[in-house]
Amino acid sequence: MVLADLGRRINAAMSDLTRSNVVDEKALDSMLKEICMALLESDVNVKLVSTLRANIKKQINLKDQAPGVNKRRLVQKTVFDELCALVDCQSENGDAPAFKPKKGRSNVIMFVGLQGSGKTTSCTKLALWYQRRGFKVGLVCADTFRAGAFDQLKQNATKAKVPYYGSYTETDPVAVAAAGVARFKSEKFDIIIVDTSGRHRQEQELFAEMVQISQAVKPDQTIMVLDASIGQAAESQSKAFKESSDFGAIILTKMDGHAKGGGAISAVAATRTPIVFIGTGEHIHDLEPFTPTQFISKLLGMGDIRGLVDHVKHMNLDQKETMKHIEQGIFTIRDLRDQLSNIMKMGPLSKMAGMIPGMSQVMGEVGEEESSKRLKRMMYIMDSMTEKELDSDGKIFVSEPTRLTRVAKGSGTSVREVEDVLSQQRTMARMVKQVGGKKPPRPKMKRLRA
Ligand SMILES: Nc1nc2c(ncn2[C@@H]2O[C@H](COP(=O)(O)OP(=O)(O)OP(=O)(O)O)[C@@H](O)[C@H]2O)c(=O)[nH]1
Repeated sequence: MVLADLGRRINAAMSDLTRSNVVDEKALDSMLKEICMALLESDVNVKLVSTLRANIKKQINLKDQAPGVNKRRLVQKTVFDELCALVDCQSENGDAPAFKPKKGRSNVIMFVGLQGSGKTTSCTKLALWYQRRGFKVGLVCADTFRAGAFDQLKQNATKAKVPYYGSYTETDPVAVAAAGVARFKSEKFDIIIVDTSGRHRQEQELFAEMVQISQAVKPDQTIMVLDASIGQAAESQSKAFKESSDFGAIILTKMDGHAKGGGAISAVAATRTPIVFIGTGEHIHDLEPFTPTQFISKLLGMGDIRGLVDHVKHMNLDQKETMKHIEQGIFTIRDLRDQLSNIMKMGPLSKMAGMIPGMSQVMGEVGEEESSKRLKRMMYIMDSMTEKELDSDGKIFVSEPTRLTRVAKGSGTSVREVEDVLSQQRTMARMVKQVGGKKPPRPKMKRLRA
């Protein structure tokens, strides 16, 4: 069962209890049975589920409650707290403060994880996350084993506008890592993220390499990247890495879509290492800080207002140019592109909705995938236009219709779709002309005769 369904089922079980006439042991047991089944179907470890059940039962003694106590609320709160405890992977050294990079000194973050776990993608996501918060961030590619690894990091970094370092000729990953970190340190970067290899001829060689890189770059934080879709296997994988690279934090990727998630979360809990972020999609912005209470609130459709505010605050939505244009009554194709890209930057609608209390249930019914696909194709179309076309009002396509075919071909779409984008821009331009552009009429003054 995927996480969104898990949330819905737990919610339904709690609502059933809230609706029932009496809150007695029988109603409580039936709710617990349903919650436990849902957790097991999401791959949560059997032992953890039975502990959760026992803890809830122990805390809720319905018979001995004073008459004024709201039993329904008591049950809801206990279930909520126990679910939070389930995903709360406190660090082994208990009260150790969470890693917080400091500006004005170079903080090195080293990534480890098996191939395909989403390491390179997560490195870039994290770099962007910190960059948005005002840090000067650099990325180092220390994967010299996989041909194409540097190109992938380069491509991701360029997209995110993050400086990067790597080498096409140096084959020693330790040397590249050390050189990259030294370079960024000399340029006074605040955060230096080192991406490492995820595969080797022999697994032991990979772990030995992690030890050497770690000794060379002396990371302030080591993060292990784990693919959530591997379920319970996450435990053995993280234990193996723990021995070699002693990571202090985990990023769980692919928590979107069809990953059951519960398996990985409970397996990771066994390593007593906190999950710091979760990857929720392939998009560069699909990274969310992991906080047990916020995660459970969102899972249960209770929203995550703090997350939403933080998300919007750091979006860096670039509206200035378009606003200037609108004031002048102009709306070019570039304006349309910037607006669409702002919407896409905010993340999928369902993700945003998940942060608004009660909205995820409503959004669950509509076809998110289709609308986001359409939005992406519109962006491809505009990305295939020349600067001149982007800054035009679209008439250029009427006077030179061959441009339509060129753009359609370049974007892998059809002429019809290009025309649809132009029509969208025309509609917006008409609206803008109506609301903007018109300077407020000057008050007419009667000329007074002297
Ligand atoms: N759906 C989803 N896909 C993800 C996420 N994170 C990464 N991916 C995808 O997973 C695939 C592998 O990601 P990479 O970043 O190349 O993995 P890697 O661990 O660096 O792999 P190597 O370079 O081979 O070591 C890519 O197709 C990514 O787009 C995520 O949070 N959600």
